Amino acid sequence: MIHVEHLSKHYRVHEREPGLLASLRSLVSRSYRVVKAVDDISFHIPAGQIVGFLGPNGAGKTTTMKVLTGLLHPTAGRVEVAGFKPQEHRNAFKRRISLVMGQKSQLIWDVPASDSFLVNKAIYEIDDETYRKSLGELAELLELGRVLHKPVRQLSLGERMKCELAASLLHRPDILFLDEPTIGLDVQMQEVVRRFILEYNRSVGATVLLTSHYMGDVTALCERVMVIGGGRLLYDGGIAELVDRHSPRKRIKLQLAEGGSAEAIRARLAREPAVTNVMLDDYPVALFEVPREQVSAVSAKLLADFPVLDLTIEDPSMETVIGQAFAQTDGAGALRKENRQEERETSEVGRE
Ligand SMILES: Nc1ncnc2c1ncn2[C@@H]1O[C@H](COP(=O)(O)OP(=O)(O)OP(=O)(O)O)[C@@H](O)[C@H]1O
Repeated sequence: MIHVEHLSKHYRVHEREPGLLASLRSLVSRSYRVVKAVDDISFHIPAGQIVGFLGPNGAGKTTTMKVLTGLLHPTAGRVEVAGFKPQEHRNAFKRRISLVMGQKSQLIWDVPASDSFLVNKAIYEIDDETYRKSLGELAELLELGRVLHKPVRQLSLGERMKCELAASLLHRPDILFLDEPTIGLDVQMQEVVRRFILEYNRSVGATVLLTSHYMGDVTALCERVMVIGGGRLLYDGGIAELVDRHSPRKRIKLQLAEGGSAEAIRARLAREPAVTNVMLDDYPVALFEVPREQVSAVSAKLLADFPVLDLTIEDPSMETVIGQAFAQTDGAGALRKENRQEERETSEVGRE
């Protein structure tokens, strides 16, 4: 459904020293720097898959999405989405896709969202029957109700985000690019938006590429993640494999019965060479890390030696895993791809 081969997008940025003299000098001689926002990435996303697109600020996620939706021309490489070249801006292509940016609003501020919906109805040439049906379904799924008829400026962030989603999906696109769709929302509203994305994915069979800084979004929605850093694709594969590869240790939490002492458990843990990062600040809760393969052996020994009320074994947070993925990547941004497909010749299609 989405095919990207050796995509690069470089920006040419005008550079100028501070000060009046430098301003005057820049009128006659300008110097430029090239920013490699996206630097030779390749991936394929089959129809119906939800893929998380992760990376730190400035990694190149939004730039990639803009190229995939035709807002930017690639500098180099080949991009095909639903059989279309996005940069050709075909109407048939626009009807298949939607780009939702959590940080940008497409709704008109002073009028109700329902009025903005009518604008989209006209832009996408949605017939009355389809519009009524689509709006009815989206309003029900997102519990829009009276929210639709209030001026957008009076809506809470969560209410506005729900209206943004509805406005973007009225034309029933089957390829969604969601750039931080839950940004700034409270935990409950994040959950509503996640449920909605899953529901839409299932009912329409939609393909979804999603960026988010909230790992809850990624773990709830995506079986596959792509990690990008410095414009390079660093990882493409399953979440579980990412965790295995970049975080080979598990965290064990022991709730001990009252009566013992922190020193006793500290001394006992010190006899286990595999145990690291021991924390006893909240004793009788003891926290420590163990290599994955030794979790059951170490747990069994501790259960035999101490009166344990509860034992939990946790994977590290996704934030920790992603942080480690970056730390373990060589400076050139080595491509670590689980499902790398055969590379093909690419042609230069870009223009700056
Ligand atoms: N129009 C532009 N002109 C010059 N440089 C740009 C432009 N847009 C983006 N960049 C640069 O390209 C790089 C990638 O930016 P991009 O917005 O794609 O990152 P991102 O991964 O989406 O980051 P974030 O998580 O902060 O949204 C950054 O270094 C950014 O400063």
